[in-house]
Amino acid sequence: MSITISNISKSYKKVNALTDISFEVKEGELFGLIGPDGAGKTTLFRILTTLLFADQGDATVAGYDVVKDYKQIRNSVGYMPGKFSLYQDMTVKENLNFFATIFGTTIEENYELIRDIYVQIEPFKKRRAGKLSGGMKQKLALCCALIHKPKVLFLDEPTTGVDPVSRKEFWEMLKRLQQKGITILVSTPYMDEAALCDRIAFIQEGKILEIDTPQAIVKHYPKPLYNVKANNMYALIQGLKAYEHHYSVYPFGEFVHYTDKRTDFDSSDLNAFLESQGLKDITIEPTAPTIEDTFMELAK
Ligand SMILES: Nc1ncnc2c1ncn2[C@@H]1O[C@H](COP(=O)(O)OP(=O)(O)OP(=O)(O)O)[C@@H](O)[C@H]1O
Repeated sequence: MSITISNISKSYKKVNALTDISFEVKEGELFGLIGPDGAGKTTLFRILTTLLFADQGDATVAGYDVVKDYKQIRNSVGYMPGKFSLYQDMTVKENLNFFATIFGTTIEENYELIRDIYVQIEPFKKRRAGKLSGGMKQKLALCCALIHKPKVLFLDEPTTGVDPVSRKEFWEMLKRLQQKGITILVSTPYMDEAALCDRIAFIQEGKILEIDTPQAIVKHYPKPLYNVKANNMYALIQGLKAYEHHYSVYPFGEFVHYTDKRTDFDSSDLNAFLESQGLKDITIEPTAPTIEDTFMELAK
């Protein structure tokens, strides 16, 4: 195992940031920690990277204990914190050199590992980090986290605030790093990114709701799910919520996702009810649940 987490709890005065968290990440796995703001993701990252002590429980990273072996862990892991962590007044090249130096290495020594990513920011190597775009900052931060050839990479919300094209590129880079044998624990609030991980853990209010592969997680969705559409989205949501048999109702792109309390759901009855509410152009079609639907259901 690359990461083991056993019964970890942590509170900040009255806030229980993590409650009895346990899971393991296998060597070479791309593991996603998925949850909303305040779920406890950053707290867990800080414990695993030895920057914070847990109140209870044990954890190991790359075979080292996060309390006793903190020095070995700091040499074996790369950490890209959620907030931009680089020196804004230093250039791209200076930042990278700086991180290489503190780990007693050089850019040249580990160039192979960062080459794919570095070539994309190299044209801006004389630019100060503070003047880079969000996507470029993120690539530089990733290079800095990789410069000492870590065995395990911790990425805390690496794509928050990054445009969709750069997000896609970033995940392609993660897949390539994984192929080089690096274990990756990545957190994200974006459900579409969850589907790209080998396994995911849903986390909410400091508790793990479920851990599995993205494919298995969607199979656990408990009810038939429907895409409902009509001429007025707001009135449609109100109408569905007024229907006595509704179980869940929430907007999902151009549709409303709907589940019914009954096992013998009859779409013509719902259609007639919505028409009686003044809605027009109504369509009700079965649809496959996504990771987001499963999270919404578990988070209820
Ligand atoms: N230093 C602190 N003092 C008090 N409460 C804190 C502190 N750090 C975090 N918390 C609280 O602990 C809980 C978990 O926070 P954490 O930052 O770990 O969550 P997160 O999932 O990373 O969310 P975010 O993306 O918003 O950072 C939240 O309720 C947060 O307000």
